[in-house]
Amino acid sequence: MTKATEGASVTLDLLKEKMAEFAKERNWDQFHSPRNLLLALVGEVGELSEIFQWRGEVPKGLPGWKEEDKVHLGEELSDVLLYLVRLSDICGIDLGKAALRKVGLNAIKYPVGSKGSSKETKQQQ
Ligand SMILES: Nc1ccn([C@H]2C[C@H](O)[C@@H](COP(=O)(O)OP(=O)(O)OP(=O)(O)O)O2)c(=O)n1
Repeated sequence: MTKATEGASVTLDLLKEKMAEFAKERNWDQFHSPRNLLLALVGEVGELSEIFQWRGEVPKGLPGWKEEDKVHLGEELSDVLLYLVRLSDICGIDLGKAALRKVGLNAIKYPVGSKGSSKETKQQQ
């Protein structure tokens, strides 16, 4: 298995490099502007939503789903991730670093055992 096919060792940096290479080889850098990438990302989120649309609540692990539907789900999740990684790169944002920082901020905002006052926390109680 090559580095790119080992799912467990995939990093955001590797995906960033793969997307940059993909765009460069096709001379598509010109199209990968922040706005275009954001719209492409939102479009892929729509495609992802379509998979869940009208199914009702879906149990964790997707029991009973056809293999082809799971493969399709993986593809749409990947499109969202890839455009997000590319958008971050084009904007000069270190996504891994930013996400880790945000995890830290979330922990401060929602301390363990606390009953926060935000809408989200109320819904989880
Ligand atoms: N200008 C483009 C076009 C595509 N891609 C890459 C990123 C996504 O991972 C994937 C998106 O390809 P499509 O637009 O063909 O979308 P789908 O794969 O979802 O196909 P479809 O919309 O036909 O289901 O290809 C890209 O980087 N830049």
